[in-house]
Amino acid sequence: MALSEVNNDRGELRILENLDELRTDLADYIAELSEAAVKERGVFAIALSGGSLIDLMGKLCEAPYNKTVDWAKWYIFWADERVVAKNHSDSNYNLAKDGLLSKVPIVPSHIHSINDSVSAEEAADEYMFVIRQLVKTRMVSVSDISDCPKFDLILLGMGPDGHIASLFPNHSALNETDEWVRAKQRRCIWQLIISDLTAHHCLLG
Ligand SMILES: O=C(O)[C@H](O)[C@@H](O)[C@H](O)[C@H](O)COP(=O)(O)O
Repeated sequence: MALSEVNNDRGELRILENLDELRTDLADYIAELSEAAVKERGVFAIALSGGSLIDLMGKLCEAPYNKTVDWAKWYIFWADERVVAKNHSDSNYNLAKDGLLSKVPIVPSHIHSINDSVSAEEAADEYMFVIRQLVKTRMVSVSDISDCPKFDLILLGMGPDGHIASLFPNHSALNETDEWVRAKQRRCIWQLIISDLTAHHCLLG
């Protein structure tokens, strides 16, 4: 049970007593959003980041979630990725593969990881193209006010200095919103995290 809960028009803040409660609360939250998105649009488009997030999502691999979540309808994306090979220990894809994707029946072709065999700039452009195609076919929803993607959920961890998904406080990248995906600091990141185009952001800190 949440130690405290604050709801206002800027969102909701939940403070959980311990990591176990956070894991359960997070699994419930994701499962509910997944069910709602699948009911409404037939698919669930979720973006992951790195750090401790995948470990915190661990309960999804256990009962009841591993059986009740409609994994076949999940489409997986990354909000940021390091420019390393997919099997590298720094790869956010690798982290998610070991901790989640290999443990639940997600359709392999629904896993949209960032290309590790080209430069960060090329990978960012390619990723933006892939997302555009998925917006066209409505596997990823679209913003009500532009042709920008609107993911069902973006999950982000927050580093000790307040950074999320390679976006560091006061960094100039925060003012660049012309492209959805960018190469920065040897990482590919989504600028669209900055804007408010996502149905749900969940920030874990
Ligand atoms: O690739 C990365 O470095 C992550 O995507 C990064 O943005 C992470 O989410 C934060 O650093 C929080 O990390 P923790 O959850 O481990 O605090």
